Amino acid sequence: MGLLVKGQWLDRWYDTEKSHGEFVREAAQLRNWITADGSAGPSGEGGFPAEKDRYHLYVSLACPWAHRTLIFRKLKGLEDIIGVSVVSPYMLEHGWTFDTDEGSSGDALYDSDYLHQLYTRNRSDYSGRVTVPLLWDKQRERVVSNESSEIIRMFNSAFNGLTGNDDDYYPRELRGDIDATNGIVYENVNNGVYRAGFATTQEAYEHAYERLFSTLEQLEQRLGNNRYLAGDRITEADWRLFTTLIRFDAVYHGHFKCNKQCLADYENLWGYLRELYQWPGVAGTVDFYHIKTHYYGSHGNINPTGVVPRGPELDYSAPHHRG
Ligand SMILES: N[C@@H](CCC(=O)N[C@@H](CS)C(=O)NCC(=O)O)C(=O)O
Repeated sequence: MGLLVKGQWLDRWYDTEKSHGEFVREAAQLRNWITADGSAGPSGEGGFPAEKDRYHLYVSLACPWAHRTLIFRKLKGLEDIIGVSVVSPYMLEHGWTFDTDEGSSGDALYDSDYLHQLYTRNRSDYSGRVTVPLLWDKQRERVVSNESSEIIRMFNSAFNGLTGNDDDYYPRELRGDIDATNGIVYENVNNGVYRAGFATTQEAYEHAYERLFSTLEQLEQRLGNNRYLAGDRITEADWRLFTTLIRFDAVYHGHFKCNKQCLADYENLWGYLRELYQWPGVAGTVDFYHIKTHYYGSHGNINPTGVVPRGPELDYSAPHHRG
């Protein structure tokens, strides 16, 4: 675990001293957009038109942020258009690393050893954390984006002309509701589990824990009345929640001390999670080996032995009885 400082890799854990023990996630820095015609998107520069076999996605199968992008690649029929490289589940002294062990692919483009080499290939004096997902332009040999929330928006619409897939997970009429839900879910759930797990004071941990479980209780109620978060139509907001819920009982409950109750103890959230898991194509994006190995095997300060728990034994394929 570490970061780049002016292009040099430093092996360093998150610094929570300045923030009273609280984990603060660094904002993504590389924010260009692929658009249908190559015009500039909401941030960054233009010059990234939607084309087949031009872009490559670097992911970890363990990472909930990268997982969103894999789900959108699948749902939007982009598998033949955008290639993928999968890093090792172990994120140790060199950060995200390439190997070809179980379920990892190596770097298909440059055969790099470490992900930080892609960041410095893009910019030799880069400073910042080296995160997945990373979307790469093979033609210009540079990064398009390292922000998952924006990569899924690109995937949602930019390639429609090439795929003929017009499924829309961010429909105009629901955007206000989706954005508001994303804000609450990001803060208290997606990032909330990390704020609990990476807290280095009791107070910071308890604060994150309370907000996480009060938000899950609100979502539980909402899903008693609505099939999906924004009503009767599945949207981006659901996929963004899904990638945290699917990891909850396997890692966040134990490893991140989010243990007020299991996700499977919530009637509506548990049925909803199974429905999303069973959505065509989605189960194939979930890899519990990478998920458990990464968290329990990479955070030596939280789990020094690196022993990975066997359980829980849950059946995500059981009938969900929703709808
Ligand atoms: N804002 C980014 C966050 C991505 C992120 O933090 N990914 C984690 C993996 S779950 C990572 O690569 N962390 C490495 C680090 O912080 O050094 C996004 O959503 O794309």
